Amino acid sequence: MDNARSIGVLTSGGDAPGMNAAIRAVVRSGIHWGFKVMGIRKGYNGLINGDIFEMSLRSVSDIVHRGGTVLQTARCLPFKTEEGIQQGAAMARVFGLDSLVVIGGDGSFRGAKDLSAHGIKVVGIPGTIDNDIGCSEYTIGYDTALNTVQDALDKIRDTAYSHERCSVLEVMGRKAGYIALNVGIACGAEVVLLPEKKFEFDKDIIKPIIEGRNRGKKHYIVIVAEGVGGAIEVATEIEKITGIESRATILGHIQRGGSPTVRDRVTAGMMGVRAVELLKDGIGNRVIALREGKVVDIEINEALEMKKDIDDNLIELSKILSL
Ligand SMILES: Nc1ncnc2c1ncn2[C@@H]1O[C@H](COP(=O)(O)OP(=O)(O)O)[C@@H](O)[C@H]1O
Ligand SMILES: O=P(O)(O)OC[C@H]1O[C@](O)(COP(=O)(O)O)[C@@H](O)[C@@H]1O
Ligand SMILES: [Mg+2]
Repeated sequence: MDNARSIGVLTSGGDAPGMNAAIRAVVRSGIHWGFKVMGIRKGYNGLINGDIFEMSLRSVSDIVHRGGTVLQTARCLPFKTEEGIQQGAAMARVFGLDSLVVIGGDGSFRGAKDLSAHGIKVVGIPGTIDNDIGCSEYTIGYDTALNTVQDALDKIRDTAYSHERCSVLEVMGRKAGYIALNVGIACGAEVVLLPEKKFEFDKDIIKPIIEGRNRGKKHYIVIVAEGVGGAIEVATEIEKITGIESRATILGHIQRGGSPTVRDRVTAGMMGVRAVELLKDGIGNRVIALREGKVVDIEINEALEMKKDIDDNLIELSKILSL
């Protein structure tokens, strides 16, 4: 085994269900392999401030089923500067941390990469509800968020049906439309607006609604991804043009909370253990990813360069299924 004996673990960026399961996996596998595991509170803020404490096997009891992150999280602006990175690296040395597991999104991995230039072995674990990490087919939290949105939209459908309305739902995802598209398919949305695809209001929103009405539909669901935005304006415009009573809902932070699904817990477990195994073998500066359904690891610079596209076949499928 390499002489890296202390692992730091932190969560950064938006919280995501399953982050706790990932923390638990890092702590338990780390201790299993003989490491001292140090928890860092509130993302890179805690690293800079030295808000760091030793974690035990029991400190991660009773968290596998909880949403949020027991380590708490933050968006740490100073960490985007070289000065902030140097402060973080200096504090890591104070606590004897030569390796760090960062559970977060693409932004968090950029911070980790900068830290690696100061001799700290970093490993990233993808944790964000947005599923927007280019190197990985899947990010921890995405499945739970999908199920939360599905549940909310099923409820909205009940009232849209009863009033014969058009319901417009805005869902999270930052610049990515994965949540919007997949929930659109799962819940039978007539229209899904994605930031990845240009659309025309008349052709891509009004026409499918009117054609649907002519085929006998009595209520309609339109999903607007956060990266498109403007759900309230979209609803107002639909009502004005079609005369169909329309209501907008912006789902908000309910999408980030809740008990993680089986998929998120199991993925978090596998990724957390893989991260520690790498460090045990003296390997750092990697991002854990899911590719072709398997947990793999990728060099961090390469990982940050990778892009993934929204699946055009799924977009086509969503249109056919909502005929
Ligand atoms: N380019 C960057 N360089 C260094 N650190 C960064 C960079 N981008 C983001 N970070 C750090 O990671 C944190 C989380 O990033 P953010 O993009 O908000 O979330 P996520 O990691 O979930 O995508 C930021 O607040 C900052 O501390
Ligand atoms: O916590 P805030 O500032 O409301 O951030 C909202 C953003 O965070 C997310 O919920 C998660 O994004 P990250 O995982 O990149 O932090 C996005 O979907 C949304 O755009
Ligand atoms: Mg992100």
